[in-house]
Amino acid sequence: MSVVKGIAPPVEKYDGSSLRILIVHTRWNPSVVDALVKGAVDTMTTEHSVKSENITIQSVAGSYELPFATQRLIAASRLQATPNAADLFSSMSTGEQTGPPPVNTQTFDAAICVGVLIRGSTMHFEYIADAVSNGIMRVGLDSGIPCIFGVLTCLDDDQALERAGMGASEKKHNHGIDWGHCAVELAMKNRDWMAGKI
Ligand SMILES: Nc1c(NC[C@H](O)[C@H](O)[C@H](O)CO)[nH]c(=O)[nH]c1=O
Ligand SMILES: CC(=O)[C@@H](O)COP(=O)(O)O
Repeated sequence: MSVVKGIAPPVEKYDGSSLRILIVHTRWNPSVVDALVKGAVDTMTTEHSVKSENITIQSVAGSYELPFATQRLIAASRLQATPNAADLFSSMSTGEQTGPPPVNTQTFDAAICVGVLIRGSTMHFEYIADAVSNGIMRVGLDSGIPCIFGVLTCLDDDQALERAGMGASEKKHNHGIDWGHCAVELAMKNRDWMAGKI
């Protein structure tokens, strides 16, 4: 068992009571995905005071759909949150700069994309894993909203179970816990950085 590998405990507990979190999860491999989502939700609500009502959970078919769904949900939430969105978008379309967009143009502070890829007998696994990891990264960088990579890329069922805190392995650990900590930390730091606290 490795004495090096693993993430250090979070440096602090945050007051996440005002955070709005998006979780997009797949319906592939549901028993493992559901455990990972529960780990993330329980960590955010019990360790960092995130309110359950401020956690939006949406599902898609598989991991390949995660980047698209996350990007669209972020865009849709901004549309809802932006007063006079039509005016904002019309000014954007005409190129007429009517000043910076309203401050509250995003309603999520972080997103967690949860899926479980289990390798089969073709190259499908490799193509999806590469596309999804790059896609989730791009959504985060393009939107400015932290998107946590919560996709297990496993060679067999046992690897998936172990990483969801399930099965017989003594090394089992629910990675959803880590993703919950990561989402809160980066959401809080992103807020501070955007407020000039560097
Ligand atoms: N084999 C797994 C998949 N495959 C489905 C794809 O993610 C996608 O939904 C399909 O290709 C349609 O676009 N998805 C997983 O999440 N996990 C798998 O093990
Ligand atoms: C991750 C996958 O897409 C994989 O489970 C599909 O299995 P196969 O490669 O045997 O079609």
